[in-house]
Amino acid sequence: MFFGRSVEMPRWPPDAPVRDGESFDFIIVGAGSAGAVLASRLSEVSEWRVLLLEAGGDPPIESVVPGLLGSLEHSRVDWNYSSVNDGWTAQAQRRRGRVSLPRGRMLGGTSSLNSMMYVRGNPADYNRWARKGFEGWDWESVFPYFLKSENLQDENLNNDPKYSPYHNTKGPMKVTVQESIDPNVVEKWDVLLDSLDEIGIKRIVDYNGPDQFGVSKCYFSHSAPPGVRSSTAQAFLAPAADRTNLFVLKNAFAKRVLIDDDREARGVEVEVDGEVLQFFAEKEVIVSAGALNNPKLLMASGIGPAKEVKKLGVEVCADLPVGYNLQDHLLVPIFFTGAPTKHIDEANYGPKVSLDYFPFPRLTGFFSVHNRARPELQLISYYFNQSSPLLQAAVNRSLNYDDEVVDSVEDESYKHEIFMLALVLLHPKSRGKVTVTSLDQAVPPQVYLGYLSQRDDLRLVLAGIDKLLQLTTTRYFRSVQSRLLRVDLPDCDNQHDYLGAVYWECYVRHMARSLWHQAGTCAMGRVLDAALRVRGLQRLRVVDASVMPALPSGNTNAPVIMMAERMADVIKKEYNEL
Ligand SMILES: Cc1cc2nc3c(=O)[nH]c(=O)nc-3n(C[C@H](O)[C@H](O)[C@H](O)COP(=O)(O)OP(=O)(O)OC[C@H]3O[C@@H](n4cnc5c(N)ncnc54)[C@H](O)[C@@H]3O)c2cc1C
Repeated sequence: MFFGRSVEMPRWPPDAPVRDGESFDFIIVGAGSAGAVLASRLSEVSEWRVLLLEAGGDPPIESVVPGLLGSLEHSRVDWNYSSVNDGWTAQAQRRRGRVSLPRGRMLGGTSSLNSMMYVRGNPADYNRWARKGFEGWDWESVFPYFLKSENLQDENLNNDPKYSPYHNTKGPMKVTVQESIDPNVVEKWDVLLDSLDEIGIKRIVDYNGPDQFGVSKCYFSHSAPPGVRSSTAQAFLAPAADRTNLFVLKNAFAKRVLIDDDREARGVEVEVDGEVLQFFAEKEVIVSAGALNNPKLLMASGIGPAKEVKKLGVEVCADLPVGYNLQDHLLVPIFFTGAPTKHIDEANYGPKVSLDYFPFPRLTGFFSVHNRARPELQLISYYFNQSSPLLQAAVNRSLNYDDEVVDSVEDESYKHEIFMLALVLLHPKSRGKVTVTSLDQAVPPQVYLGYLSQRDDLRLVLAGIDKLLQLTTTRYFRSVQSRLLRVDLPDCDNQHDYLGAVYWECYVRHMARSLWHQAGTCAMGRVLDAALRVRGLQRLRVVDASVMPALPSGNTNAPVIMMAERMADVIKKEYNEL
């Protein structure tokens, strides 16, 4: 029993009794969103022996119970990375300019730690990939793989002929719509959806359905109550725990891919409990260590920008731009005041929150300020009752703003409810970079996010803010005399006219931070071919968020899972197993 709720932990696969020097058909590095799916799908072929190497261990209860996710960041199951201060953006972060970049270090990887929003992106995103020459990644080809993993547990959508063709009820990954046990939250969701509709951001039902433009309640990758996170560990590995051809080695840090003189990947060198072991792959090595960790593993194997690889004391095997092209969805919130509200569940002396759901009441949706055919901006809106302790958790702990920002928002929250509207730039032109300074396991990569280095990105966020400011003219917001909450940003407040153009630019730069969707550091085209094989080498693929040539219009977990689902079939076909 946990907080009055019984929790059935999934039965994770046991640590495999593998021996140094042992051979397998496939070796997969990283049991994250991509790696766990690949391991599960490839081991469906009973003749194939599949070794899955993971630097972390089993997910803890905080990962399994949706309402507890707040304690995962900065814990032992987080790689605990952060960005390099560029002196220009993210200056209102608690560690000035350094954006916290959590990454899951456990079975399921970041799918075991993330915020569970289930978003596929826009068909146009994938059609653009295909138009760039990446065959097989157009919407028509990828849509069945989104469906393959999905198990939608929403009666309304499943029984509605308008939406049901866009969903599946038979896949392993459970998806549900967020509910709340607080009647005020339910009412305010409605109010906000109507208010956004009034300013032209449509109220819709399902952003993964026929039309992605508009805002709706949020869909999450966890089960209906009792809520259990559908990480890839829970959805894909736990059901495969008894397979005798799937070998999962936990707490195993892959140091390098072993590449022979014919430029063929032969195996992986791994550190387990301080001991260095080697495993060999008869067919392929697949790297799924994620956008921030892949560069170290590949450069240690001689794959990367020649100059940088040599600096690490490694012989160059393939001179490729690994680590470049880093893309991320940056987020900028603005806050509006609302009405005074009752907020405390007096019986329990706490906010009315169910552990079965993502804890922060949230809506999400997509829009374009330039009438484009695909969305330019995502809106993630949070609602907080007056004095809600969840506000502190969101603004301080999750978004990591400094004390001045947190205090100014919190002070207002003692007087009335707060609407936080976070804008997300979906298709940044700016690029960052991941640099590797040491091959030591304990030395983190240097992450240069490169936010807003292209002026167009700044302009688009400002245009989005302009649109959202119209909210104060809508019926509900007017009725409660809502106003934009003045966030305490001394750098901007002291130098510029409040709410003038220069002030807003300063605001956006300071408040910009990550929605945690780093991608593109081993992108198709630059580093890989369309079948995700490393250029110039044999028997080595990369499959995870790092391979995306450009970010999709939305959160990245479902797209990564789709990519792994599709690649499993591509590989099976190549070896005549499909
Ligand atoms: C806080 C947060 C919230 C997010 N919220 C959402 C959300 O709500 N919805 C959404 O769609 N997306 C969300 N995302 C993004 C999404 O979860 C990621 O894009 C996705 O999980 C990335 O998958 P991946 O396979 O590329 O990497 P990962 O899932 O990170 O997998 C990499 C795996 O490799 C392991 N590994 C790394 N290096 C080594 C090594 N050398 N040896 C062995 N193992 C290694 C890691 O431990 C990890 O298990 C969020 C991300 C974060 C950080």
